[in-house]
Amino acid sequence: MGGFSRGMGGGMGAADRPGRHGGGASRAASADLTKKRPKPKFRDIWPEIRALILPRRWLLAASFCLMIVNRACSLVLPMSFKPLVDTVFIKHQMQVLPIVVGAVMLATLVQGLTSYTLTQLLSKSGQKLIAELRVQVQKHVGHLPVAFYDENRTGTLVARIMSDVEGVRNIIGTGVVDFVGGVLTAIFAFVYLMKQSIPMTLVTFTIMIAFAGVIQKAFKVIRPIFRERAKINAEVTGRLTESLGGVRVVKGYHAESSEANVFAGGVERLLANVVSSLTAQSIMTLSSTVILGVVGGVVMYMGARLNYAGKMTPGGYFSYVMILAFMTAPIVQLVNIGTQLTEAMAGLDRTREIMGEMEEDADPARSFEIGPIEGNVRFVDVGFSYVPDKPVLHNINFEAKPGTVTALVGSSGSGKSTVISLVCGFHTAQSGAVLVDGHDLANVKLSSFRSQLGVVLQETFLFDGTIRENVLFSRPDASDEDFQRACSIARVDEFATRFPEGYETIVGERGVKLSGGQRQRLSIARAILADPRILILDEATSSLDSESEAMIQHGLSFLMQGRTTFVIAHRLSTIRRADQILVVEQGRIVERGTHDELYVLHGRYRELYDRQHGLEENLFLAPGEGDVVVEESKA
Ligand SMILES: Nc1ncnc2c1ncn2[C@@H]1O[C@H](COP(=O)(O)OP(=O)(O)OP(=O)(O)O)[C@@H](O)[C@H]1O
Repeated sequence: MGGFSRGMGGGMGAADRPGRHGGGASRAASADLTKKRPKPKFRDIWPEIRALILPRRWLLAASFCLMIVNRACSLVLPMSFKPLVDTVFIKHQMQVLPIVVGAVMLATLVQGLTSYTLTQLLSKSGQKLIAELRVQVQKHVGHLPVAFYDENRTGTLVARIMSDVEGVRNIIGTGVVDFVGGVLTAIFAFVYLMKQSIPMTLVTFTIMIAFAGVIQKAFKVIRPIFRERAKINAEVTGRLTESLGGVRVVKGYHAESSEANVFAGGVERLLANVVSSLTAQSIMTLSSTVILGVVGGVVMYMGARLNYAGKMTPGGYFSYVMILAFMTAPIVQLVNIGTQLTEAMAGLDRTREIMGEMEEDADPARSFEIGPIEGNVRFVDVGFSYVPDKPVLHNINFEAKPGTVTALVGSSGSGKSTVISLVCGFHTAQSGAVLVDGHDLANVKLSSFRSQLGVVLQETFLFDGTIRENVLFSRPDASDEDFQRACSIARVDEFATRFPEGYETIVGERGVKLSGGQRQRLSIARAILADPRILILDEATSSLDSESEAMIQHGLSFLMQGRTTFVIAHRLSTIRRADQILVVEQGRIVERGTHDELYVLHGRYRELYDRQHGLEENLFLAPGEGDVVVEESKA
C-alpha cells in the first residue's frame, strides 16, 4: 500500500522538541491542527503524491490510454453530422449511411465500455485507497501522546481521519485522468473547430473563456460559503447531540427553552448561509443561460454567413455546433477539477501534518522494553509543566513499593492528576525522573509498560456496546471463566443477570442504563480482568450511597491486593487504608505519612480530612455514627 509513512516529511524529530526526552513539554510541541496552514505548494507534497502514484503507475497508465480512446470515441457522434447531412441528407448517397451509423454505434459502444472500465478501475481503487488511508491515519492518531489530544479537539481529529483523506480520490481516482481527458478533448476540439472556421472559433472561444472566468469567480464566492456551511452544520449538530445526550442536565436546569434558542440561532445561521449561496448560484445560472444565448446567436449568425459565402456546408455547421456543445462540458469540468485537485492537495497536506506527528513510542529514547514488572515506582526530584514557565509540579520525591497503596490528597488543581499522568507515561517529567523498577520511564517503550497498567477513573468510560464487551475491553481474548470470575468479584453479575439479556445487555450511549455504582463495578471488573501490576484509581468525588459503596469496596479491595496502587482519594475508607498518603499542594508534597501519623500532626491533611469527614457525616451518617468511624480509624 502506498501512502504515508510515519514521520514522513515534516515530522518533528526528537531533537526539535523541548523537554528532556521530547515528551515533557510535548504539549507545547504538539501541532495545533486548528491553526490555518499556508496553501500547500505542489513541490512540498509531491513526495506524498509520488508515494500514492508509484504503486499504481500501471493502473494510471492504462487508465490514460482508456481515457484517450474514450474521448476520441466521444467525438465520433458530433463529427458524424457532417457526412450525415451533406452526403446522406443532401446528396442522397445512401451507401454512406450504414458506415456513418455503424461508426457512431461502434464508437458509442466503445465509449460506454471504456467509461465502465475506468469507473471500475479508478473509482474502486480510489475508494480502496481512502479506506486504507483512514485506517492508517486512525492507527497513527491512536498512538499519539496524550498531550496531542489535549491540544486538539475531537471534531478536528475526526475530520482528519474521515474527510481529509477523501481528497486522494481526486488524485488517484478519476480526478487527474478526467483532468487530462478534459484537456485532450478541448485541444482536439479546438483544432477541429479552427479547421472549420478560424474567425467563428476565435469569437466563440473568447466569449467562452470570459464565461469560464466568470464561473471561476463565482466559485471563489461560493466555495467559502460551502466551507462555512460545513462548519455551521458541525457546530449545530454537535450542540444538538450534546443537548440531546445531556437531556437530564438540560431538564434539571429547566434549560429547554434556552437550548431551543441556541438551536434556533444555529438554524438561522445555516439558513443565512444557504440563502447567500443560493443567490450566487442563481447568478451563475443566469449568466450561463445568457452566455448560451449569446454564443448560440453568434454561431448561428456567423455560420449562416459562412454557408452563404460557400465556406461551410450545412453538415459542417451541425458538426461544428455539436462539437462546441460537447466541448463545453469538459471545459467547465476543468475549472471544477482544478479546484478539486487543489482541495485534495490541501487535504493531503493536512494528512501529512498529522502523520508527521511523532508517535509515543517513536521517540528514539523510548527503546527499552520493560518486561514484567514488580511495580516499584519512584519519583526522583520530578518537575513538570504543561506550558513553558508555568511549573505544575516541583521536586516531587516519593517511593511506592510493590503491593502498596499510595493515596494522593490535596485541594483541587494542586497537581494530583498530573502526578498520576506521569506514572501512566501520558506525560514525561521535564526534570528528575520517574523510575519503574529502577528504569527511567522516559526511556521505556510505553506499549511494554502500559500493558501492565490498569486505570479505574471516576468518569467510567463505557462504549455503546454490551456489558460483556465493556468488561472484555481490557482483555478481549480473556477466557469465559476469567470473565465470569472478574464479574463475580466486582459484583457485576448481581445486576447483569437481572437484565433479561444478561451480559449481552447494551449499556446504551455512555452507559445511561446503568447506575453510577454499577458503572464503577463494571470498570472494576475490567481492571480485574486486565490484572495490572500498577493500578490507578481516580475515586468519584460524589459519594455513593452506603450500599453501593460496600459493593464497590469489595471489588476494590480485591483489585488492590498485591498491586502498586495510586489513588486520588476521596473516600475516607481508602485514605485510612493507604500505606502512604501524599498531601499535594501547589505542586509540592507538603505532608506525607499514614493516616494515623498525619491525623495527629494537625496540619493540612487533618484540615482536609476533618472537612471531608464532616461533609460525609452531614450527608450520610446519623448523629453519632461519625464518631464510631473515627474510633475505628484510630484502632
Ligand atoms: N492539559 C493541561 N494543560 C495545561 N494545564 C493543565 C492541564 N491539565 C492540568 N493543568 C493544570 O495543572 C494544574 C494541576 O492540575 P491537576 O489536574 O493535576 O490537579 P488535581 O490536583 O488533579 O485537581 P482536581 O482534584 O481538581 O482534579 C492545574 O492548575 C491545571 O489547571
